[in-house]
Amino acid sequence: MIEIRNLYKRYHNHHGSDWVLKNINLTIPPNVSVGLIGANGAGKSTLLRLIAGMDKPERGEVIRHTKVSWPVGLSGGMQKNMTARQNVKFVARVHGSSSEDVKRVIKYVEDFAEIGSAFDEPVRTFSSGMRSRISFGLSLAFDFDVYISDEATAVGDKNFKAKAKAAFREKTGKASLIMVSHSEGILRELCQAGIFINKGEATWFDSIDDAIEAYHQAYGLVESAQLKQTRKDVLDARNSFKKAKAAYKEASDSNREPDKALAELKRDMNAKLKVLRKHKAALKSLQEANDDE
Ligand SMILES: Nc1ncnc2c1ncn2[C@@H]1O[C@H](COP(=O)(O)OP(=O)(O)OP(=O)(O)O)[C@@H](O)[C@H]1O
Repeated sequence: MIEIRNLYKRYHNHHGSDWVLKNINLTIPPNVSVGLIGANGAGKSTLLRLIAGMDKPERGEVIRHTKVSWPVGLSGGMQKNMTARQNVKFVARVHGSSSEDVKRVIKYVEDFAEIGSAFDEPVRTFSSGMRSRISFGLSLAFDFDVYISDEATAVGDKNFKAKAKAAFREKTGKASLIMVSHSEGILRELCQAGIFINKGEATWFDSIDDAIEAYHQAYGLVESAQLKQTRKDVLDARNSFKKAKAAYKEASDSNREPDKALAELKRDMNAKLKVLRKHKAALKSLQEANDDE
């Protein structure tokens, strides 16, 4: 659990010194992944940095009852004249890992980054994408309860983006995420809850969909009719599939139905699953197209 109490933040070089965040009070429950939503300059990255402990508030406090990561993919601390392997080893040692664990971390990052022999070249020779691969892998190599991510899934090429998303998905159940992303598709995919930041205030929503909806309403953003319909199709198809699955499970558990009836129920369940997958794929491609705009 993370508690945010009476939190105020402003930057002193800020014109007029308005509060970026004022009197924020939130409790982020354990094992719930949360997306931060709001317009440009609303204060999403600021709140994320305060949660990660990388910045100090003017007033108030963030109480972490849990192990919180540094922002995933942050590459600022890398020594450019050292190789990726040396950098990773250094961070693992500073982190107090045993020599066995240092080896495990190096292997994890080398496998994750997939940059081949460049892993033993100085970091100064790396492209920004290669650097992101190393720092992203390095953050994930350690077991945190909560991973902090500020647009970490937005860097890199298509292949890396897919890898980054998959890595976050793989942590589901073991850890949670607090993330900023301008991709609503990614937020809906990876988060359950949302925090909408607007005019210095932060509002908690148990459902990420409701947080996105609040943002859209506040800014008069209208979702396309096609996207709305496809989202509804997915919901309907999911309900139909759940019902068909329950019917099949009940029939097969009770042993009362003849084989033929059972086979029919199974066919029905599989057909509904197929429809659900079709609608989900359509939604994913519409969301990706939307995020690219
Ligand atoms: N280091 C800083 N010094 C001065 N002002 C800052 C600093 N960092 C952020 N700000 C200001 O604080 C406000 C919030 O910035 P922040 O980066 O948290 O917004 P954001 O919601 O993450 O925006 P975006 O969606 O554009 O990334 C902005 O007005 C920004 O100019």
